[in-house]
Amino acid sequence: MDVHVVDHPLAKARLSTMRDARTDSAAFRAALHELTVMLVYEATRDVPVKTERIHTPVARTEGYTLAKPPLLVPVLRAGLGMADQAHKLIPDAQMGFVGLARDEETLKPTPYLESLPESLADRPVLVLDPMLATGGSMEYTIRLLTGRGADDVTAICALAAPEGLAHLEKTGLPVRVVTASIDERLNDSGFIVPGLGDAGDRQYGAV
Ligand SMILES: O=P(O)(O)OC[C@H]1O[C@H](OP(=O)(O)OP(=O)(O)O)[C@H](O)[C@@H]1O
Ligand SMILES: O=c1cc[nH]c(=O)[nH]1
Ligand SMILES: [Mg+2]
Repeated sequence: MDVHVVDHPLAKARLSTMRDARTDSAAFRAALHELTVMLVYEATRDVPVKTERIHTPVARTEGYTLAKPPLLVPVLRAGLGMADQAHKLIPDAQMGFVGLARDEETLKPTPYLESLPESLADRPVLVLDPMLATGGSMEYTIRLLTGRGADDVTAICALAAPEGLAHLEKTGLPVRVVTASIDERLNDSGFIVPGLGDAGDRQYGAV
């Protein structure tokens, strides 16, 4: 499985703000917005473009647009904090939504929302979720997408645990991961260590 760590000083700085327990919700959301721009920028580095002749005020030249704008899929709640920034970078993108809440005891995802186009054949998909912990939520989401024909899926995560990456790899699903950090491990409660806590609660408050 292709895992790309965006190891840039500006990404590390935003992630550190998110990790810091003193960061309040507004500052956490702002840092996640800025980090999302960097992660999506890197994730789309090699996407195909189409060219057309355009005129500048001075001369004719080549203009570029994305050949296949991706479907953006934030995983609610926490992924909602990445959706607008990704959409600003790729205004032509369509957006689908998946809502999952991890059961605190079993650590399995409980689905509560699914709003996706019927067919995803020949469409790249960017899944937006700041946290890849056990990998159960990402696996669930990717299975929804591949069930609709997707075979080009990129998971964009602020943080990933080695256990979650190993789990995703074992599934054999067609996914590539772009993240700002592979952290040390999961703790007994399934939280990423050192991590940043609960990414949904830190943005929107505890439920
Ligand atoms: O890899 P996993 O072990 O499945 O954990 C990762 C999931 O946990 C978080 O969501 P959570 O269930 O806390 O929901 P929330 O976004 O509403 O807080 C996170 O945003 C992922 O979706
Ligand atoms: O550390 C973790 C693990 C799962 N979900 C979170 O929001 N944080
Ligand atoms: Mg949560």
